[in-house]
Amino acid sequence: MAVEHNTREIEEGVVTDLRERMSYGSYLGLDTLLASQHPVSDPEHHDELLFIIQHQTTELWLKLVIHELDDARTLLAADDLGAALKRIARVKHIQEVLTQQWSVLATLTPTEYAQFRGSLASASGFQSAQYRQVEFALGNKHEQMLKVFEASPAEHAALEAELHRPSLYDEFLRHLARAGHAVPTEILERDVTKAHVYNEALVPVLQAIYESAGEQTDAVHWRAYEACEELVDLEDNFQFWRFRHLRTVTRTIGMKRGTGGSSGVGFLQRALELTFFPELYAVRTRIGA
Ligand code: HEM
Ligand SMILES: N[C@@H](CC(=O)c1ccccc1NC=O)C(=O)O
Repeated sequence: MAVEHNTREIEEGVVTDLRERMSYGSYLGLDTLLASQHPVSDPEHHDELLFIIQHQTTELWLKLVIHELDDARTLLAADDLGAALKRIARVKHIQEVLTQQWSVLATLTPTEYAQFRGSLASASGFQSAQYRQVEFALGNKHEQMLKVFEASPAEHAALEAELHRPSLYDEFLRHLARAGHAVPTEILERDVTKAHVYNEALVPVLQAIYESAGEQTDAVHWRAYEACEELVDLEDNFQFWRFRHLRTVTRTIGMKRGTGGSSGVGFLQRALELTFFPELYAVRTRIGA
């Protein structure tokens, strides 16, 4: 039958009456999800749907990143490093998808984008609360960023709570201290509402973890070493995303100012100078030196 008609027969057991049962669409809330694309260009520009979906898929993945980073921090606070690393591994894969995804938006030419850019008015990715929450969770705290969210109380409250919460790095370093590593007290007691600033005294602590890793089979050290490398992957991946954003912006709007009011490319370029885990990079200069 299948070969003859090149059609697969639907098996008898397949559920087709879903009036009283949970279905794919109802479980996933697809009525809301798929009704949430509202192009504003008039007449509607063909490519605006791409622009909207690119952003919405990013926001969905960011929601999961936040969920995983929240739990990773809770697990670190409970000294369950192995489980925290599982969460971080998932975040790394999401970051890879998000970075790859830029190639879809890169099919939008500057001419096409210019045809509906005006309709976006002052809306900008700079106003993404979830993106800012991820930046905060990784330690790039910046209280003034909250101002952008004053018109949106729920987003503002979520970011304010995040501002006061220890970052992933804070929780990791606290965990290391509890595991017997000599993390400087000023780091453990730092004001977590501020961005983490490079601390020279932390480097030898990390160096000990890195240099002992090849020599001993102490499980705590191996896990700590693995965790350090996972954090470096996380930061690298974050920078790759920022870089792809910068390159996409450059090829799409050149040196135009951003709709959010910034200088555009120059402003995004300066984000590439930021670092979440500076000591994890500094330690590399010392190893074997
Ligand atoms: C053609 C596509 C895009 C262009 C031309 C563009 C342009 C810009 C510009 C110029 C800025 C600086 C702020 C401003 O003045 O507006 C910015 C910031 C930002 N954009 Fe985009 N963007 C694009 C796509 C995206 C996408 C798909 C996302 C994913 C959610 C995104 C997320 C962000 C974020 C999170 C910021 C803030 C970055 C930071 O604070 O360092 N952008 N974008
Ligand atoms: N800032 C962009 C506009 C933009 O990309 C955008 C507009 C509305 C919602 C999200 C956006 N994405 C990233 O900034 C621009 O200046 O063209």
